[in-house]
Order: sequence, then C-alpha cells, then structure tokens
Amino acid sequence: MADDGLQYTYSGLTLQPHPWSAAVLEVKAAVEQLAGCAFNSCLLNHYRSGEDHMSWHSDNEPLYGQQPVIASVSFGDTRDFVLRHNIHRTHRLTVPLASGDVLTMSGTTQQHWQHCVPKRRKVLGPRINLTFRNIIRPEGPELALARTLAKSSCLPTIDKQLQVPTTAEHLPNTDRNTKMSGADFELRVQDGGIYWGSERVSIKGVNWFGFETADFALHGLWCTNMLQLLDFTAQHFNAIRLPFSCELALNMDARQPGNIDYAANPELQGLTTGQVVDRFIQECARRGLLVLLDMHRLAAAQDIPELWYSAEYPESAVLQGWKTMVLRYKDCWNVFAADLNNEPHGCASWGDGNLRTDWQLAAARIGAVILEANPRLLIFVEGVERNGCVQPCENCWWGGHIAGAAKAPVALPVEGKLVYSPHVYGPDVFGQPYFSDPSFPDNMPDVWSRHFGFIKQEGHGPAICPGEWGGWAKEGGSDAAWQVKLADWFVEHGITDSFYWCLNPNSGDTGGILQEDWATPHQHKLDIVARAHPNPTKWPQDEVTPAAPAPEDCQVESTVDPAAFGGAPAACAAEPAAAGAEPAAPVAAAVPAAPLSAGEVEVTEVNAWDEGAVRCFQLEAKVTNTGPGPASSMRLRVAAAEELQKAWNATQLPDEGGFWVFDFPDWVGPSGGLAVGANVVVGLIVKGEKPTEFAVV
Ligand SMILES: O=C(O)CCC(=O)C(=O)O
Ligand SMILES: [Fe+2]
Repeated sequence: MADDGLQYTYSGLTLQPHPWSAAVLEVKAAVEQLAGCAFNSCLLNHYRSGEDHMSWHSDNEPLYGQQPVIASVSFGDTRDFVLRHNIHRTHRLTVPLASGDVLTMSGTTQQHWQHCVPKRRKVLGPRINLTFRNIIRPEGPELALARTLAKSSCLPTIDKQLQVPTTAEHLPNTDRNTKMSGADFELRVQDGGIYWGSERVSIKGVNWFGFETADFALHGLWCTNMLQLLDFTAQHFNAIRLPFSCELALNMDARQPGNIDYAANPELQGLTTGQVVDRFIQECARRGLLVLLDMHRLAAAQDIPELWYSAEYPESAVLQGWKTMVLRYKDCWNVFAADLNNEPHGCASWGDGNLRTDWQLAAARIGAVILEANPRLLIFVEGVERNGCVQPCENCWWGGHIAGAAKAPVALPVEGKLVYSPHVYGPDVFGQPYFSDPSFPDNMPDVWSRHFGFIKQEGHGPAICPGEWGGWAKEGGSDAAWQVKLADWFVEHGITDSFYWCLNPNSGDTGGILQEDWATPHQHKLDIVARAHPNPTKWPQDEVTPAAPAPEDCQVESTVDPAAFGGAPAACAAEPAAAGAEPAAPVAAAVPAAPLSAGEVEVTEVNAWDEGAVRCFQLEAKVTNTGPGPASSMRLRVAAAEELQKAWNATQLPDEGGFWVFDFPDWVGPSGGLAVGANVVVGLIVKGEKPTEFAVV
C-alpha cells in the first residue's frame, strides 16, 4: 500500500500499490508517532505458519534512499527476526517479534546488515507483518523529507520499542577530576602469582570484543548502552580483556566507529574510535574494572594471522601500534597489562631461534618496547599451537601451548612482569581427541598440566592467567562438564586469574555471558566463572584519569628494524617480502596456485534435532581428491544457509558472495596437500536451514 502515484520496485518487478485501507492508516499513524517520521508506503507480509519464511536480504533498494528508516509492525504468532553482518557473518542478533511489537531499522543498517525471518517448524499459527517505508520520489516534498531524516541525529539503528532507556546518569561526567596517577597502581608477579602490593590478587576477567573488527567499535553498541553494559560487567567481573587491531592502534583518531546506535549511546556521538576507547577505559576505571589491552589482529578486516606480523603490518608497525596504545593510556591506572599477540598458531614456533617464526624471541622484543613505554604494565604472553610442545605433539589450541617455556622462558628486561596467558577451550569449540577419551573429563588435568599448568607446579617464576576459556556450556553437555572441571582445577592449582570468553552473545562457537538480547545473562555461565574465581579482588573505583589524547606524542620510531631479522614473510611458507620501517601499503594475499586436482564431495546427514523451535542438523561432507595431483589449494564451498554453528576438520575462511568457504588443515595430507584418492570428512553443525549446495573448488 502506498500514497497515490508511488510505484514499488522489488527484485526488478514494478508493482502497483494498493490504496491505503483505513485499518493500515490507523497503524501507520501510531507507528509514525513512535518512529518520529512519516511513511508513504507499506509492504504487507502474510506468514501462514512457521513454514513460511523470508530469506536473507537487505532493504537497500535505491528507491528508499541511502539510510532508510523502516518500521516493522508484527501481529499474530511470535517469529524470530534475525540480523547478520554482511562481512562478519557470525555476528548475529535475533529479535523475537511478538504481536504488537514495532521494530525500526535505520542509519546504515541496510548497508551493513541483512535480515531474515527463518522457518520455525514449531510455529503453527499465522503472522502478519507490516513494514512501513518511505519511497523517495524523484522530486516533490518527500525528497526534502528524506533528506531531513537522513541528517537527523536521533535515528536509532535498530530500535525495538521499549528497549534501551538512556538516562542522564549516562551523560559524560565532566566535573570528576580526582586523578589517580598511573604510577599509583601496579601489579607485579612473584612466586608464580600476581600481587598488588603484598596482596595476592584474583582477576576475574571477561572478554568483550568488537574494537578489533572492521566496526572499530565494541560490539553490541548497535542495540545496547555501553555504560549500562559496563554496570552489568562490573557486578560480575573485575577486569575486561579488550581486543583491538594493529590497524586501530595506528589510526585511533582517524577512524570513525561503525555500528553504534547513537540513540542508545548518546554519549558516544561524534567521537572517533580512539575517543570511544578513551571513554570506555575511563568508564571502566569508574567501575573498578581493569583493562587488558589485547593486540588481537593486525588488519581489522582480516582473520587472526599465524604470526605476530604480516607483509602489511611488519614488526615495526606492530611496535609502533603498541607504543601508541601504551603511551596513550600510560596515565590510566586501570590499564594494567598488554597481551602482546593473540593466538600465535600454525607455523609460529617457540624457542627454535628462527627469527621469522620464533614467538618466544618476538615476545621478548615486543615486551621490552612496551615496558620501556610503561614499566608498570604486566606483559601477557600467549603460547603457540604446535611447535615447541612436549613429545608426542598433542593437539592444542591457538595460543594454547606454552610447553616450550619450560626450556626457553621469555626474557623481559623488568622483573616481575611476565604472565603466561594460554587459551584453552572445550568440546564446543573443536573436537580434540582427548574429549572422547573414556575417562573424560577426568583426563583433562593431565592435558592442561602438560600444555601450561606445569609452570604453576614449579611454584616460582611467571604467573598463569588464561586469556580465553569458555563455550556454550549447555546443561548436562560435555562442554559444561569440561568447564566445571577447569574451574575446579583453577581453584585447586591456585590459578586465581583468567578472562572468560566472552561477554558478547555473537561468538558463534561459544555464545556469550549475555543472551542474544545483549541484556539477559546466562546464569549457568556466571555460576561457572564464580566457581573458578570465588574471591575476586576489589580494585580502586571512583578515581579516574582522563586519557591523554596526544597522538603527536605517540608517533614513535620503531627500535627494531625488521630487516635485521629477515623482513616480513607474506605467509609462513613463502619467501620474505621486503619490509620497510613504515607499515607497507596493503599487499594482495598470495594468489594460490591453480588447483592441480579435482575433488568430489558427498554429503550425509548424520543427525537432526530441535533446539527450541530451531531445527539443527549435523552433516558430514566427505571430500575426496580425485586427482590427478595432490590438492594443496582445494577448498570446500557451501552455499550459505541460515546459520553455521560449528565446523571441524576444516578451517573456515571468510565468506565469498553467499558461500561458506573451508580450507583443510594441513594435517589432512603431507605438506599441506590431500593425496590423490585420499579424503577428509568435514563435519558441520547448521541451524535453521540445511545447506544443499556443496562444491569442491
Ligand atoms: O516479516 C518481517 O518481520 C520482516 C519482513 C521484511 O524483512 C521485509 O518485508 O522486507
Ligand atoms: Fe526486509
């Protein structure tokens, strides 16, 4: 339905709208009041039952303008409305829409997000949905109206009515000037533990990710107020691990954050990414939350690299990024530690003296530069995935293996600063062989001891603070048994510090402390973390030092010339690319050699079950190399269905135009290739809808 004279084009079809009915006009008037703007058209959708659905799409037709406001009203049975980010496909938000709910989407939502109404077998009744939009006429009064709306600062990005109250309490508090100098707060390591003065501390931390992504902003701010979430976090935790990218560190004040709903976060309006980080850290200080800075990725839009540097971000750029970050927050007392590099894996080695891959040596170099900039910080060093491990080499997590430290500890120039920070996960994240041992979970303590716990048993030297652990922990499931076992093992072994993964609900393989509404906690997860850390330390709280945003002071010269240790390789196996002292311009990833072989894929449904109203499937895709040569660049492509929950025996690469793409880990064949005639069985768990198109490319 639409105003007279308007046409509606949908998928190339031009439709002639119906005139407004009295009933719809009545709804329109009410919705215009709520949304604060006028609409000239409405699309009416009838879902006869849960079998009727709407596939993934964005309402980004040019006739709606650049930043359309779309208000959707639901009547009848409740249906899930799911949003996913165009690039980060696992970043999702599910909003159940009940009868009478009004959801508005606006700002850049249609540019960055898709939405759908998935099938729900258990929903039997009908639903009617009215989506009100504003079609721009080539000329005339509506064009002017659309322009005004696009400029209006009060447009929410996604706003389900009655959500996200914002109150004056969250406005910047400018008269608070009680300063605590950074030097007043310092943690030190002694006899394998972290101390605050003479007090042995307990850091009960949680990860909140987002700044490291191409959003350059914490996730969840698209629907939740940052300060309210910090209030929640401070009730249950005393520290936050803050992932960021090297790209962010080098462009703090040149980048604008994305995907923030400024109606929900008015205090962040107009701030650069760097200023949002400043504000976040300052607000953490007000709530007694410590902040662990975590260089989680190099380029924001790319995956976690195997090594701590890349062709695009040579070590000099990484050091510069770290100095910028550390100097900027030097006077923020609650910024207490630096996690040098997230999850070294693949070819990252430990203690073998290979300057291109040896993480033990690199950690010492990066740690020294950070300590020179701020000697107060603790230095968190993660492990590697494989090399340097005990024999026989055992499957471990990215960043999980610090076994090499027994023989080759990281040497830092300041005493009492070294914390080993392994990542450790359970069966929800990847099916390691030791999870199917008949004695599971009682076999786990030995595994943990071999990977990192042995450091603790020595009772002196560096401390251990796992920087990531977590999972769905579904009641009665093996992941819950694993988490409880780990929590108890922490307590038994005096591991009083850790950071749980994660606060965000949009972590595909673990879920979050928060449910998908970004508001309700999963109590069973809070209980597990409380079991691991029953006596978290209470830090100072009320005092805060505003960050010193002095970017000129932070432009520091690198002290290590990467050329001195062979430059930056584009990939582990490749010859090093020449590296300058400045971050190089982006370099296209090495183009894989044309596949030598063809492959076949055979798909079997192993299992199917319902999770609430959502149908879930476990599939196996058997990929066989049919020759003529070994297949080192063979990939599995699957036409993306609704939601991929988990994949094993394969590494998921970024989506390519509607396809999930998987690479095979290099253990499936000698030197990274699948031999002719050999196969690998890739496991997938998908939710909602079963993918049907599989191809080997
Ligand atoms: O039914 C809904 O809630 C969504 C409808 C929709 O996305 C559309 O009409 O474009
Ligand atoms: Fe839509």
